[in-house]
Amino acid sequence: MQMDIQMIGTGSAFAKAYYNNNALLHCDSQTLLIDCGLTAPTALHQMGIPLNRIHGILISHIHADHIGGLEELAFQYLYKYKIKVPLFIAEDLAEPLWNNSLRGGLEQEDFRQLSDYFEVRPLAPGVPQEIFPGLKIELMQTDHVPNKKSYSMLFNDSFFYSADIVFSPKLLEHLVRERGVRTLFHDCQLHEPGLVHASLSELLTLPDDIQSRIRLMHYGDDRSEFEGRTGRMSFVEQHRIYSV
Ligand SMILES: Nc1ccn([C@@H]2O[C@@H]3COP(=O)(O)O[C@H]3[C@H]2O)c(=O)n1
Ligand SMILES: [Zn+2]
Ligand SMILES: [Zn+2]
Repeated sequence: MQMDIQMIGTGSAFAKAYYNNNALLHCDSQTLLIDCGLTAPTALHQMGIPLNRIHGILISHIHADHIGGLEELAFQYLYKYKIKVPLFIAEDLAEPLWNNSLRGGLEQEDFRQLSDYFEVRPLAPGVPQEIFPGLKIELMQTDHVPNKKSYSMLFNDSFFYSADIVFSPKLLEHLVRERGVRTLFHDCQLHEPGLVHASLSELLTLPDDIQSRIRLMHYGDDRSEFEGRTGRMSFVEQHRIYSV
């Protein structure tokens, strides 16, 4: 099954020259929005993509650069488009997404839960599930902020898309060597210390055959200073379409 991915933004949480690190995954005639940060409504608007061209939204974790645009999408789907779009999310994140983040803006008479706005589709981590015809997703719990749930994604056993994730060399080697993953889109903190992200210098310690499959995203505004300093890895370009 042909899959294409297009980042609507490739920036870190604090980037201003790039939109938040969110993506459109196109598979057959279906389009999945991966994360929906604060800048997602503007990014989609500037790309000329109306919200009714998105057939599902998948959330990796609860940080504003990944969920901050959901309130606007919820209101637009309710009042402008009058549709309910599937919202795919790890089963243990649905309740905190509503109670800790969205409820303040979205709760109103007759609209008191996430499922009043979205077709909520909880996903069990580690259990592959076909969410659209020909598109299988497996959520993988990965480390980000200590004691905060965050889920990376494996699509059709071949394409890994990291949530925000600390350097996890064993996982990356397992994915490539044992699970046959061909392409990895990986977040990258250009400057030390990575803290809650993998830093570029950490990623540069990976073997060449792993690096050559990695494309870097979620980077800061000074990315240009790091051109040519990313080993066998390359930067993902915002808006470019990649076959994966
Ligand atoms: N414990 C934390 C929590 C957050 N942060 C910074 O805040 C950003 C929130 O979005 P992010 O993309 O996860 O990146 C986080 C860190 O830059 C951080 O550096 N340490
Ligand atoms: Zn982030
Ligand atoms: Zn994060």
